[in-house]
Amino acid sequence: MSRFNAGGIQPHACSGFGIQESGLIGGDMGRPKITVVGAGNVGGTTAQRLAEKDAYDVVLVDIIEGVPQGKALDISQAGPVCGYSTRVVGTNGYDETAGSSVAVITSGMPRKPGMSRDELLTTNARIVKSVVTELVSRSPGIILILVTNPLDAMVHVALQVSGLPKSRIIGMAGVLDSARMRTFIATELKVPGPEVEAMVLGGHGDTMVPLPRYTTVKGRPVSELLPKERLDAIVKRTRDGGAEIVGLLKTGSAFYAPSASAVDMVEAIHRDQKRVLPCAVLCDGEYGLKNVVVGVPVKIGRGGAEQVVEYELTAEERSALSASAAAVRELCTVVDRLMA
Ligand SMILES: NC(=O)c1ccc[n+]([C@@H]2O[C@H](COP(=O)([O-])OP(=O)(O)OC[C@H]3O[C@@H](n4cnc5c(N)ncnc54)[C@H](O)[C@@H]3O)[C@@H](O)[C@H]2O)c1
Ligand SMILES: O=C(O)C[C@H](O)C(=O)O
Repeated sequence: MSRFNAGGIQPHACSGFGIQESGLIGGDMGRPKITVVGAGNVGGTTAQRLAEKDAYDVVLVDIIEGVPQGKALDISQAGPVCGYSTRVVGTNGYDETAGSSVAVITSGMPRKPGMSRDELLTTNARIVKSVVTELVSRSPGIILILVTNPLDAMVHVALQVSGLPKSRIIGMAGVLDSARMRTFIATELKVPGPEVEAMVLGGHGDTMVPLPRYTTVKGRPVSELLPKERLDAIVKRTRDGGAEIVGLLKTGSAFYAPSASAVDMVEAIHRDQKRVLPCAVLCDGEYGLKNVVVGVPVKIGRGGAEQVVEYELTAEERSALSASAAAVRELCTVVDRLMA
């Protein structure tokens, strides 16, 4: 399991995040109810991984008739073999989602080879807007984990339409991007992936900001273990990590690591782990960024995004993060016009 505890590096400041307890409401068996919207590659796999935890009730929603129902039944029927008794419900509506503590939103188009994530903006903004409205009307205490791309702009849409506090709207991207960087380093150094800590900040796009300075193997800075040109190549491969998989798959995009990352965030919330994970949240002055959604280190617990944790950044790192935030801001201006 990933543990972004900064490998012994102390954050120099934390800012409060206006936590409001979500209540973490129980489902029918007294287990927390987690809704997954979108029963495609990421959503279906997320529902499966959640079911395997044997700790939640899972509701899987999609607009295609039969698909969420069929996948829910299939996942349920794996239970006796795998040793879980999770109740999994598939539906084309939202009534079953009432009382959800967390929803993972994966509904929307994936990109095709040659496309950027930003090209999904118009279609996916409409989908996310309607999904968030349906969810929040039935589960006012909900915490939303956004997965749909373009990720940071979709978090912005959810903030605009939901009326929820910013602590309860969190984008999944940094855990995935960091997991990719960890994997590349582990492969290069022939060490187990879980022994590598990494931190990737910024928007989930071409401007993302992998931070080699905060990347360690069993506490040792990776810069002591790899020559600069190898590290530069890994940083580039991390930035292009999503496109690499889109190019290989030909149809659709990554879903095993994305679903694992989303479930890691659900677990951090439900187990009140207070782990520091890179997540896309609305910044309010942290890192000098005001009123923009971008990937930053966030303490995740029962209250959702409980605190943005400020690591010391060099001038170069800070300027890369600002540039990434500026790119997100530009996209959000477009989406605001679309939704006006
Ligand atoms: N944030 C990340 O790091 C990350 C990682 C992987 C994928 N993604 C994004 O997640 C999204 C889903 O990817 P996927 O591979 O699962 O795609 P997919 O095509 O396999 O599944 C998407 C599902 O959404 C459903 N859907 C569409 N409109 C809906 C609506 N209004 N209500 C409910 N369901 C609806 C579709 O019917 C489909 O089943 C894409 O936008 C992709 O780019 C993001
Ligand atoms: O690359 C994509 O389009 C999907 C996702 O954002 C990813 O990084 O795998």
